[in-house]
Amino acid sequence: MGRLTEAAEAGVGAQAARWAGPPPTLLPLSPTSPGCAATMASSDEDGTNGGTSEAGEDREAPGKRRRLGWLATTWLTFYNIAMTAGWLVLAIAMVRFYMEKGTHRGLYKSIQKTLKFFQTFALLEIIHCLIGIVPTSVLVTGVQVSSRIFMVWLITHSIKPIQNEESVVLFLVAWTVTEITRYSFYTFSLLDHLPYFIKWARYNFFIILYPVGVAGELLTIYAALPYVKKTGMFSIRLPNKYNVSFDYYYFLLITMASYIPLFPQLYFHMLRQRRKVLHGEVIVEKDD
Ligand SMILES: CCCCCCCCCCCCC/C=C/C(=O)SCCNC(=O)CCNC(=O)[C@H](O)C(C)(C)COP(=O)(O)OP(=O)(O)OC[C@H]1O[C@@H](n2cnc3c(N)ncnc32)[C@H](O)[C@@H]1OP(=O)(O)O
Repeated sequence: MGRLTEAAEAGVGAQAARWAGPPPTLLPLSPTSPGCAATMASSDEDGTNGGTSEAGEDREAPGKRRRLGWLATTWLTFYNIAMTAGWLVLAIAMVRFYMEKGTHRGLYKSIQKTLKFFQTFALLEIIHCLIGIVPTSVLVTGVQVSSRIFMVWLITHSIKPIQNEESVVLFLVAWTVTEITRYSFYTFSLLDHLPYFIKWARYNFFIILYPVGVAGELLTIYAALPYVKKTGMFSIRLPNKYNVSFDYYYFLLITMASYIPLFPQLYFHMLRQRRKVLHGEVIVEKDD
């Protein structure tokens, strides 16, 4: 499997991503250094949101906001505020539950409606990328969001015996802290009042929270395996009139294995974003 790299489509359109090609070169350019704008033109976002010139002369320094139309800005501000609020409600509900009951048993059941609503709402993030109002790669966002949707609906919602596993708490906590930080980061960025500690948290917390979240997810899928095998849920057996078979148990094994190539790509993507935003480095993509 190739490497996930950010790629800028020539001049127009939403940012693309591809699974091949040579590793990007990291250049520690200062935002104001000569060549920075041109470098970003070949390495960074494509200007869909920025109205930047073709040659990229107007491209903004790393971490600076692009210019968006009022409709996109208004929508994204609303979306990010709603999502921050949703995940905050979830965090408060989890803390309250634990303080009142002193156990994690029953926690998932008590917060599941809110979780399902806001995590499913996050599918809009793929649309945001597709229509180009955010400069993130559709592929990176797609993997991130679909793995969450999968965990919420096809694992935790569907397999009740695993809802009280400690591993569920692990990924719930990791997701919740991440999302409160991430959506408040986007909100404050859009309002042009980004406190440094939120920016710092956005690009540092993931270093721990990503592995914690992934460990929680993998342990939860692992805990689901015996039940899935025993019940044959979501599986299609032969013979049937369509002559197709599907085994959810093996699908789960393949999904778990797919974390091995996919998770490092997401993690390194975030590390690159971190270097870009916190340290002003620019990723140069060579197309040859
Ligand atoms: C069917 C089954 C499928 C199964 C598949 C299995 C395989 C799965 C393997 C991997 C599994 C991962 C599981 C994940 C678990 C967890 O989440 S654990 C908790 C920790 N998680 C994280 O830390 C998540 C980190 N991920 C992200 O932040 C994103 O999801 C991302 C897409 C991976 C990266 O974000 P990205 O957008 O690239 O970086 P940013 O720097 O934040 O944004 C870039 C620019 O885009 C702007 N932007 C993005 N979104 C918005 C928005 N909503 N509103 C406004 N602006 C937005 C952002 O401001 C940046 O703009 P500039 O500043 O102008 O550059």
